[in-house]
Amino acid sequence: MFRVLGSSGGLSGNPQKGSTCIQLNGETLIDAGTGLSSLQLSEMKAIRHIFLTHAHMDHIAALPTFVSNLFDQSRLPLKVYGLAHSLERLKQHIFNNDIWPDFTQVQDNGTSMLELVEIKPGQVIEHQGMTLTAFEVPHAIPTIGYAVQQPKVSAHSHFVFCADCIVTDALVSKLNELPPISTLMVECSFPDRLEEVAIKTQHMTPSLVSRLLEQLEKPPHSVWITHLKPSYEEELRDVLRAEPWHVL
Ligand SMILES: Nc1ncnc2c1ncn2[C@@H]1O[C@@H]2COP(=O)(O)O[C@H]2[C@H]1O
Repeated sequence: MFRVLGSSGGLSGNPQKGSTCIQLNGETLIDAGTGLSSLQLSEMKAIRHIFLTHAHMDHIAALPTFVSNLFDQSRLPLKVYGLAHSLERLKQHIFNNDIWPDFTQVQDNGTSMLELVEIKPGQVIEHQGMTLTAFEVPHAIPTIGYAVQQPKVSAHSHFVFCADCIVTDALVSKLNELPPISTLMVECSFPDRLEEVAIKTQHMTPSLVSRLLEQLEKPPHSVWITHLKPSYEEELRDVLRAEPWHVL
């Protein structure tokens, strides 16, 4: 149903392990971290839609060079969807004709290479046979997760990606409002001994992930752990081995 192209919470030192990028179908990604570079060039050229969770660098790092890869294609613009905060930051700090060309500008051929499309928390988007529900998650900057249902693939497929987040009552309530989850992808950036840093930076530790899962009324069929910070990856994997979770 989906393909994880990148799951690291940073620069992992392993070319096979880029930062956050999830492929939903041949044309659609969630986030554009360095994991995007694991696609073949022909696969990249097929991508037309990217749904962003937030504007932190490990989730957008590959976007500028990826857009310029599409330069020789005068087809429809690449659509990048995200919160107003994320899109404004992209325009202001990246696609500003300084750090990188403003590919949202209409070119001589009357098309632009990049279209920024605002989505709001709670918005439900029907997209190529999938239903994506954007939901607010607590993080250091405005961030959304996505609940993705693909009834054509399976009536029971319900993939929920919580993005970068920390456990709060609001997040638990949001997840409990959703239909039963087949795969829950949740981050775990720091070990328990660094809970203070995790709270400060609004990220999860193994204990905080457990706290979240304990409060879910309908346990997900499977739990996938993502976004391990490279400096703590080995330590985290040792601890997470004891849990019935799939660690990316
Ligand atoms: N006070 C801090 N102490 C340690 N690391 C930090 C601090 N603030 C930000 N960071 C790091 O900066 C990163 C920015 O992206 P992330 O939120 O994924 O994860 C964050 C942390 O890894």
